[in-house]
Amino acid sequence: MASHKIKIAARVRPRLEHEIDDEGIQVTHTSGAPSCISVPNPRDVSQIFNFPLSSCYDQNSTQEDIFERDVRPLIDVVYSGVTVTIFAYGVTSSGKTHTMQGTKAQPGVIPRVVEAMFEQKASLQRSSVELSVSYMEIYKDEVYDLLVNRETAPKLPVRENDAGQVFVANLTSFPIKSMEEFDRIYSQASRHRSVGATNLNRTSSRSHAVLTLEVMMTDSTAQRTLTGKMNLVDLAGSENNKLTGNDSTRMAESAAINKSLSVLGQVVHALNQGASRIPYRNSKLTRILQDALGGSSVGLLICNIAPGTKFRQDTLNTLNFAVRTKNVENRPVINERDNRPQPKPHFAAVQPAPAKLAPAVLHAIPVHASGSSAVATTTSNIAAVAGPSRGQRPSKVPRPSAVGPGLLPPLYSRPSSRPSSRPSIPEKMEPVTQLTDKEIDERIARAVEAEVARRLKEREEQERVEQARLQQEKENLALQEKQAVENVKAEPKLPSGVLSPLLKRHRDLDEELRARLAELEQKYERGNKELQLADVLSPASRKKTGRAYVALARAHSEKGDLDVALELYRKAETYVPDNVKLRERVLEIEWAVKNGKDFVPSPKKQRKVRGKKRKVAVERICEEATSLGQSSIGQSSLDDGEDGERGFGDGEGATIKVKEEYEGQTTIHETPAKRTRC
Ligand SMILES: Nc1ncnc2c1ncn2[C@@H]1O[C@H](COP(=O)(O)OP(=O)(O)OP(=O)(O)O)[C@@H](O)[C@H]1O
Repeated sequence: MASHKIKIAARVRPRLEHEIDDEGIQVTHTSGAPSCISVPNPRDVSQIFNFPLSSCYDQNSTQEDIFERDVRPLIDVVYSGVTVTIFAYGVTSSGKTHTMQGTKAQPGVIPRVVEAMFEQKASLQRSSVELSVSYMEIYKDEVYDLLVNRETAPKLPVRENDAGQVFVANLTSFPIKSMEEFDRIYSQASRHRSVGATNLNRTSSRSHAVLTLEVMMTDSTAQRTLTGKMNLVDLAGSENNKLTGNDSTRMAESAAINKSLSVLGQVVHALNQGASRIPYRNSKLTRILQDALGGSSVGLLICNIAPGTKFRQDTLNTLNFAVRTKNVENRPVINERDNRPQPKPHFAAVQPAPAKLAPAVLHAIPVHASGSSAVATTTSNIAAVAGPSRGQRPSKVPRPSAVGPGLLPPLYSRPSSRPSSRPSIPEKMEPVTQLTDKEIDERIARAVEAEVARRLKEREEQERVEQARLQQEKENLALQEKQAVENVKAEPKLPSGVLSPLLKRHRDLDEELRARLAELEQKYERGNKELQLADVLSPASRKKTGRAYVALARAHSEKGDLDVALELYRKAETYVPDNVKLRERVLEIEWAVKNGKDFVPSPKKQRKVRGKKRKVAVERICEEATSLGQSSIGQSSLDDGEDGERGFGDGEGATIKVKEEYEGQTTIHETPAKRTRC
């Protein structure tokens, strides 16, 4: 499919009264070359920027010049069923409204287009042609209908139909039969447009205005309808608030205007970059102009330029935008509808249907647009709304909903992204067009019968399985009950009085066990305390404490007080848990206590006491001894010479002083601390 680049025209308006113009902006026409507009750099006037554009109009150009050269050729394009969008772009006060709307004396593009369309209509013999008009403005990023009372006009939503076409919902469209009728409607609607006075323009447009002329051509012989549209867009001008002297209201308007124009620039930039995402949705303006920018319409951009020196930078901005826009490619489509009666599609025989069935068949017909651009051919059924049509898009900008060009089969429509509620058909089924109504009805009857039979069988099978399951459950329950009864019967009965002694013994055991547990708990608690204490002592202190306990235990065992001795040995064990000899001693005494035997400790070996004496944990051990309730004991000597390997101590000839209290008497035991013998 042929692509169409947006055509760019630039028009310099005449100097206004009190405007300083250095005549720096020049338009040159050279035969055989594109016309060119030259603008001096505002920071260095010796530097000139040249912008070659296909159409450049100087200050002396007329409304007629522009219309005849660039606009009239597009009337044919509209009448071929294509959407055309012409938009005027430029800084505020650059002459956009003058170019598009003009005055009574100098009518602009809009009235001239309407006139030309009526002329074209009159020239068409075979077709019935209907013209209609709609008019809206985008004010502060909201859409308003200009054909209704502006005071009560609601904000209109911008929507997208199933075919991916953007449109303004609930926008009024008036049929127009004559130029006079249009003038009446248009002049009234123009009064509704938001206009305000700024320092730069007494009648500055505060909104973007979009006037759409739709022409619907029905050829009854060929049984087809072509729908062409002409969107005429008068953009609000970008504003420099320093120059406009805007108040707060104007500032808010200005911000909305500048933002939407900025998005327009971003859209153009993204299109030129071939970006995967084009930010159309970032403003209502670009959303509505989506079809004109990288879409399926033919476009003409008229860049209006103000000659005043104060606008020089804006002029450069406008022309830079023009240069970028001229690279944007559209793929225009013809909007045609086939009115021939179509075989009624049957739900059981059609391919998965689109969300909305087209009321007519769509065909691809080659069309040659007049003017500079050849219009490619494709088909689309376009909703009769003010929004631009959308069809095949430029390959540079991939979009998921693009419709394939030209070669569409009959009954083709854009596949819906929504899941179809219609039943799918078997592949082997013949196309509906080859079946008579009777055949289709027979097929349906057969299919329904088969389906009913299948469902009945399925239900019967389900019921059978359910009944079998219930029966099985019932049987299982009965079996369980029977077994329970038999178990009760089988239990042996004891003669009376047999259980009494057993129960008594059980109670005795219980008490014994409880006492034993209490004792164990006590021991555990004590042991725990000892362990905690042993944990915080240094290894040397642990040994010394252990040795002191051993000495004390030995003294008690010699006295025959084995219980206390055992307790003290056990304490000693918590400080020196790895001492094997100590462990043996504990076991020996435990055995003696348990069996009521005497314990004879091994004879102690006397050692030389040398070096200074050490005092180890005496106070604490005394407390222990007191708490154990032992009697006063005399000096206890400890034998460390029996087995150096198995004994413990630090090898020095230290002594341990142990103070004990019993029945008011205090006794101090002094024992050698080195290699304490257990
Ligand atoms: N080609 C022209 N010949 C004579 N006067 C012109 C021409 N173009 C613009 N003017 C005058 O310049 C002034 C500003 O023009 P216009 O209102 O069309 O600018 P604009 O770009 O639409 O401004 P805004 O963006 O603020 O609406 C108007 O008084 C208009 O009549």
